[in-house]
Amino acid sequence: MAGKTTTYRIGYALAPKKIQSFIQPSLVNLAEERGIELIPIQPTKPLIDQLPFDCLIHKLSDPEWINQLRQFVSQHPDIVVIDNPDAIDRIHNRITMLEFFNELNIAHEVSLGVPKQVFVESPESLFDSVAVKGIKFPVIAKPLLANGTAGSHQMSLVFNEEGLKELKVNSAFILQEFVNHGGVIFKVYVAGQHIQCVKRKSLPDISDEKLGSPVNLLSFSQISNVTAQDQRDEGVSKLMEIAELPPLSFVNEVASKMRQALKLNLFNFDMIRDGSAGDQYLVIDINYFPGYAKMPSYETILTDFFLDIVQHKPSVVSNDSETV
Ligand SMILES: Nc1ncnc2c1ncn2[C@@H]1O[C@H](COP(=O)(O)OP(=O)(O)OP(=O)(O)O)[C@@H](O)[C@H]1O
Ligand SMILES: O=P(O)(O)O[C@H]1[C@H](O)[C@@H](O)[C@H](OP(=O)(O)O)[C@@H](OP(=O)(O)O)[C@H]1O
Ligand SMILES: [Mg+2]
Ligand SMILES: [Mg+2]
Repeated sequence: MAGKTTTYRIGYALAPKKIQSFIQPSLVNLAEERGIELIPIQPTKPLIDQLPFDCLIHKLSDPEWINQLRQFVSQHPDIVVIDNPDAIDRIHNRITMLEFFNELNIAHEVSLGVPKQVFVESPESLFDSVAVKGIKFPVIAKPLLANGTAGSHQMSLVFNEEGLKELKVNSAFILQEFVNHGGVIFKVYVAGQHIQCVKRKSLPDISDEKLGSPVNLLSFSQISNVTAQDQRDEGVSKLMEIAELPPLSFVNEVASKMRQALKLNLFNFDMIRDGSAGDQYLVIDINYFPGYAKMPSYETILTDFFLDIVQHKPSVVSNDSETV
């Protein structure tokens, strides 16, 4: 195309499925028009042989790759790596991902918290943990590790103690109190200073009647990751329609404070509105490098973010885990 000047190179190290969903022609073309070339990185080859690039974005879990990346980060502070592997590790654990919430200091009149949760090291220690911490049913059993495997999304909604006995788990997990929230979650996508909040299908509210039913436990996985087809279900679309998005100023404040606290640029978080507590929102999950292509105008938002990085905008959280 005449007049086109590609100046910056951004390397990406992603799994094939992620490349397919994220590196779409619409993103590649828009980025190129605005002076950015997106370059695939071969994770099995030395990174230094794949230079030059101005920035590297990544989401791969292979330990050898992570080692190589860690070394690269310490040896090439001039090249921006989005994001630091240590900061990403923190949100691969459902306890550490929510630990910093008390320090967030949200100034807004709308309040923010996290549901009560307990760590359970093994099924044998289960009953002690519940008794000691006094958690209330219903609860959701979530794998401790949120590392992108199918198993890490495998959850169980537990209605009572009998349900706990039926729980089939083979590694550490958490029990998190289930909070009625009108069947809709708010997914807030963050790409540096760019923030977008969307509504998604969630688990329906649980009435006292249902709590008294003979069902003790229900298993589920990736309930909010539904297709447009699923969202057309009449009951679901009604709930989605009536749910009001949280105030924009609140969403922006929470997202930018989380970004600073987590020292991450590319993530999303799931937030619910407590149905029994007025304007009380709870963060239930944080995901690294989520499915941005599901977000409206993802090409523009991600290209704006890439430009922020390569033009060294102060809004980007950098390699050394400090905001530059
Ligand atoms: N404490 C809670 N109270 C009510 N509903 C919840 C709670 N925690 C989770 N949920 C519901 O369960 C779903 C899955 O939980 P969570 O987001 O923790 O799992 P995940 O597998 O990490 O999700 P993702 O696909 O976003 O990574 C949420 O989207 C929401 O619908
Ligand atoms: O594959 P892992 O590392 O588990 O990460 C997933 C996240 O947990 C999900 O939150 C992403 O979906 P959303 O973008 O709808 O949150 C989901 O998006 P995707 O399925 O479109 O890639 C994944 O990023
Ligand atoms: Mg989630
Ligand atoms: Mg998650």
